[in-house]
Amino acid sequence: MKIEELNYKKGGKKILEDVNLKLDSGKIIGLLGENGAGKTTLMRIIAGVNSVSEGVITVNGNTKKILIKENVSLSDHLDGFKATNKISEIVHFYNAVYQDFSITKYEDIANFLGLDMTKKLAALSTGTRGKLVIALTLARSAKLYLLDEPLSGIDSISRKKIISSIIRWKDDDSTIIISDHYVTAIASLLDEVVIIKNQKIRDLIPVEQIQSDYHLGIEAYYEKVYLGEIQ
Ligand SMILES: Nc1ncnc2c1ncn2[C@@H]1O[C@H](COP(=O)(O)OP(=O)(O)OP(=O)(O)O)[C@@H](O)[C@H]1O
Repeated sequence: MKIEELNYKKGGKKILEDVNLKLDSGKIIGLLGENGAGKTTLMRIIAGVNSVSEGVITVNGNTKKILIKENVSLSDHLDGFKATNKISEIVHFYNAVYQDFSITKYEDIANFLGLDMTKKLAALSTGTRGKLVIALTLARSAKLYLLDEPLSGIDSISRKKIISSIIRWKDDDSTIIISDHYVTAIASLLDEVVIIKNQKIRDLIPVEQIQSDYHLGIEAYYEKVYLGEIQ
């Protein structure tokens, strides 16, 4: 995945500036930044949901939006579905829309996470809904997975299950970008960290380098970057 010379504005406000980023395949990358830093916006741009007027996005060698969408699985918060929709209906919708969606893979992940096909969306707790989002997103066979705050509002036991499912169902050559405010919760997953600060990509750093050069955990490093204690 490559982003070149990206500038992005919304409603006249600069949201992302001079973004250049190249990620190797096979890695799990943590996308970190304070509220409103632009993490969701960047994921939506990479996935081809938000259009850009300045900049080029390349995923698996493709720059056309339609081809990028085939290669990218973006976690969807399911707001487009009705409260009365059953999980089974949502799964069938995904299966109809995405050629790379595997019902078998969905069922494996759903069984692991304890999801019940007959439940309606309205009956799901925040944690169960989060698990459904993960199962649907990972059941596609994409080159790049974008997981936007998959642990938001989810208790620690369910968080661990979700993290285990990400590790278990990740293909070796696919890349995952994961954003979350629970930095410590996702730390064990990460190979590299990208930090957005003041509309710019402040850092792309391997986790090993954070440990070897700064002798810090990811959260402490991230906080020091934000506080300006690491330049
Ligand atoms: N549709 C929109 N119209 C105008 N501004 C927007 C729109 N969507 C997002 N923004 C602005 O873009 C900036 C980045 O928002 P974004 O949701 O990408 O941040 P984030 O890092 O994901 O935040 P959070 O951690 O709170 O989810 C914010 O200042 C937000 O107000």
